[in-house]
Amino acid sequence: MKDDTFGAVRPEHAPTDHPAIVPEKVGVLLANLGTPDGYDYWSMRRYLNEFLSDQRVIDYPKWKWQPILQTVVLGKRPFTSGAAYKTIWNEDAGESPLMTITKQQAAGITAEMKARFGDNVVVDYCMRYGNPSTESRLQALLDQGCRRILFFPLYPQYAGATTATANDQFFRALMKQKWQPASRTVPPYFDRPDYIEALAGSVTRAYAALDHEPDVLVASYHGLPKRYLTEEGDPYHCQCQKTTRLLRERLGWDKAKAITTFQSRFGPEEWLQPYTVGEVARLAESGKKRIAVIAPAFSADCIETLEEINEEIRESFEHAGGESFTYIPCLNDDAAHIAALSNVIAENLGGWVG
Ligand SMILES: C=CC1=C(C)c2cc3[nH]c(cc4nc(cc5[nH]c(cc1n2)c(C)c5CCC(=O)O)C(CCC(=O)O)=C4C)c(C)c3C=C
Ligand SMILES: [Fe+2]
Ligand SMILES: [Fe+2]
Repeated sequence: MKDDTFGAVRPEHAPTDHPAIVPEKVGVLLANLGTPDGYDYWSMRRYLNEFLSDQRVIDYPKWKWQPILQTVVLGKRPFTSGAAYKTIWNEDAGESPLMTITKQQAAGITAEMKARFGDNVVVDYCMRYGNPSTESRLQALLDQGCRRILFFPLYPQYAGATTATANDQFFRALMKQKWQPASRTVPPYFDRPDYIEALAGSVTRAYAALDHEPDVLVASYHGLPKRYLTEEGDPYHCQCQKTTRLLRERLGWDKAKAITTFQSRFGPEEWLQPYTVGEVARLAESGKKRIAVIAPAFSADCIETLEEINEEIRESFEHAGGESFTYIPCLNDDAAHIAALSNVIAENLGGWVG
């Protein structure tokens, strides 16, 4: 008998050139977008290059886009984005908030899976771009004997630029395996009552801490080129609208009290409208002087929420005469969020666990 770290066993009579047998487990691989290893020029450039070379994200033909990306975009953006990351960096841990929060979520979900299913389910996390790579964490799960793997892109609303490209990367990693595990991917969860309930809880808590209730809740989602919706059938826009509607209905509010907007426009094309940055200024000019902003498309706080919403978009509102701007943090490792994500996982493990 031979034992290794994960309990791999080769019985005495088994041929030594056969694969060792590890007790079978089920793996859950959480996936988020990815983040740079540092905010210096080269870390930023490596990360942005991988991200912005993905044709699921920017779908221009390579011959047209790559020369622009490698010169104009990557000549400048690593500096400007690096400066923005510096303002939010978790210096103690030496990593970005997205990484810190993803680790906390993985720890919370691990504890929840252990409580529900014992030691049979192994939870890990990976990133679509940068580290830890999807391929390396898939390999780690396989090494621990996971012969069934549930891949979970942590995006409530489906978009080709997020969910699909995360899945693509998982499938590419599977393509390299001789002995593939049985695999499933998790569908979007934008309309699940437990996710909506977790969002509603975070709004209620934030409002309870204020002296005056905000006039409007702005639900700001990451944007996409409008063409992805109107010409290519991406369902993201509709799923975002539905999340806001369900949240508003759960809170018992009328239509004017919660609106949907889109942020983070990139490049010259038209993106999904209305743009958050302009909409908050319009709200202030029309007398809505107190607003709160929530970002339901982000499962974890990141550069787009902590810097773009809480700094740039706040500034646009205040510059237009707004008086009170409340940023409501993402669900992160909030207990209701961990419970909702664990429910999603448990449902998608149906038939794989007792
Ligand atoms: C250029 C096109 C981009 C598309 C399309 C896009 C879609 C998209 N992105 C997220 C979630 C995140 N994006 C994040 C950062 C980020 N996004 C883009 C560009 C596009 N995103 C860039 C260039 C960057 C890097 C920062 C910058 O230079 O501005 C992040 C944060 C990562 C972090 O480290 O904090 C997230 C999360 C969604 C949900 C989405 C479409 C639905
Ligand atoms: Fe993005
Ligand atoms: Fe729509």
